[in-house]
Amino acid sequence: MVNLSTFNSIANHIIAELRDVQVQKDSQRFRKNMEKLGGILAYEASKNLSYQPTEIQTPLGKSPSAIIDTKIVIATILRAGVPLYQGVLNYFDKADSAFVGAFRNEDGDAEHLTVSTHYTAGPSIKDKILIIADPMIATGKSLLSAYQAICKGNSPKELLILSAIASQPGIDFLEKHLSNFSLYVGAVDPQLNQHAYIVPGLGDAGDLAFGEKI
Ligand SMILES: O=P(O)(O)OC[C@H]1O[C@H](OP(=O)(O)OP(=O)(O)O)[C@H](O)[C@@H]1O
Ligand SMILES: O=c1cc[nH]c(=O)[nH]1
Repeated sequence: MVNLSTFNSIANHIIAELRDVQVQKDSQRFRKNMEKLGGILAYEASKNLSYQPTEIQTPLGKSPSAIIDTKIVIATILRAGVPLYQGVLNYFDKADSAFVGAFRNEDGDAEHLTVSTHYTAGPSIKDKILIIADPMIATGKSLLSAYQAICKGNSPKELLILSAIASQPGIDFLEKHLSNFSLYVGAVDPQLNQHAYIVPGLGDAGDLAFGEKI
């Protein structure tokens, strides 16, 4: 796991703004900060991908270079995931995309929370790197449902999960249900409240980016 909060960088400043109730009043700033964090997480993840050596012709000569050698699919969960996804896509701009519409039925605590996925659209992930960009991993159930909806019983070559804030119980849940993945996260928070929200977290990422849902 790469946890950005364990070392100094501008990412910590961005995460502090994302959490701040005063700064959160500006939804454009919230979306932009989430997009910036997506770029930083994408850059961190890019360090562990495999690259093919190549030679590039510049106007003045040939330069030994390296390019990513595997097809990437970036997936996100509507609607809260859109700004983080955009930040990841800005870096992996040749990737294909997959979208899942997921709804948390928030009548109970983390154990009883269920997730409905109504809409999935995306390419095959077979032999590809699948990046799932989801800003909040609370119970982890939305992410697992999205993964299953996207993969349709197949497995990607590699699974990378990029998230702004993950709860420790959510990470434990994913480790139990997904066999192999790499996690890149802005921060890890210790717990969930009785409505399965991350504490201290930042609140409802979808509402903060796009307005309170009814
Ligand atoms: O780990 P979980 O307990 O499943 O919760 C995490 C989910 O919550 C957020 O979406 P949210 O349901 O708030 O999305 P929305 O506001 O876009 O509907 C986030 O984008 C995750 O997909
Ligand atoms: O803390 C949480 C949990 C789910 N969804 C959010 O946006 N925040």
